[in-house]
Amino acid sequence: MEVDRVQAIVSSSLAEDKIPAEFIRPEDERPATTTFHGPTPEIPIIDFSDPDPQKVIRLMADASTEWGIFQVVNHGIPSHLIQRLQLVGREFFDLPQEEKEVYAKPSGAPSIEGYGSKLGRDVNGKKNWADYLFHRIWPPTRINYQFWPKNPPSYREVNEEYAQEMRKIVDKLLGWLSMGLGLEENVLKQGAGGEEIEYLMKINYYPPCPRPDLTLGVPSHTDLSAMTVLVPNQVHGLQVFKDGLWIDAKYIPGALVVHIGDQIEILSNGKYKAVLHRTTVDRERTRMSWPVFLEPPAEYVVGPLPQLVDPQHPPQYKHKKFKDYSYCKLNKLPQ
Ligand SMILES: O=C(O)CCC(=O)C(=O)O
Ligand SMILES: [Fe+2]
Repeated sequence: MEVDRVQAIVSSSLAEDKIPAEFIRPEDERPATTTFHGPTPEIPIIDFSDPDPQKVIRLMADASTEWGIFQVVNHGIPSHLIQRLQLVGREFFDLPQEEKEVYAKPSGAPSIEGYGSKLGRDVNGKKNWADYLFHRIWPPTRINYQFWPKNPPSYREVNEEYAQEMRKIVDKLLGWLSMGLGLEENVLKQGAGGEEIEYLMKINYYPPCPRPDLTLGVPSHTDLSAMTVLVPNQVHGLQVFKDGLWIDAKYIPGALVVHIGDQIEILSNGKYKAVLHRTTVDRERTRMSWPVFLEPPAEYVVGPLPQLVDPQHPPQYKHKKFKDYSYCKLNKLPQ
């Protein structure tokens, strides 16, 4: 096998309390030394069943300004659909290794779709304690079904259903976030690509780790996307950076975790903040998460919305094609 999947490393050769050196983070990144334990404010929780839409809009805008992340409860996506999504994802990762490799991300391909273990080594050359599967789920013209597992057989149907639910909730979220900026409902969605917005499903698979104090599932980052809508399993691990501290996100069964990504930060001219976050792993249990990244099409130009720019509020960001922004970010070049 060309690449060592973390799942395969774990199931073969790990001693009781040892992990390979390439997973060991420097001291200043380790969860054991950097996680804040103590009373901290909690990530805002937004209740979509609240009868007062103006209040919901204000709470979402405040959360996006102060945190760049919030959790949504009573969002209307049927819980049995979320459970089925999680089941088919787990079933895929439970397949024999060679069956998963059929979907491996082609090496050297510019595309990010497929089964893989790392998007690229980061600056200090450390590996993530995670494997993943990545594929588009919307729009239909952009879907590459070769990256959708054929096994379990219901994988496709469940993901197609989930894509439809995502479209509804994303329209609602973007509409209200737009109104929270004092703009018409459709402005933010248009700014991020309108009907061309691409929905990318990622499944993160974080196997149990004998030394969760030394490593990270995903190191600290903001999402490249406009917005990310995620459901985790019950194993906690998401942390967000707030006022100089790394704090744990609370697991709320059935909630959607909404991350503001770079493109909304840019469109809002910095009013909404892309959240800095990372994930830790667990000693005994497998953590999984299902983020859906909402991305503008490659050629789409994103920049501060003209309605939010005036002499008192000069543009904080350049206008850029999404593909150029991604290229700079992934290659750690200045924007
Ligand atoms: O697993 C999580 O909760 C977050 C994963 C994440 O940040 C990512 O895949 O971009
Ligand atoms: Fe992320």
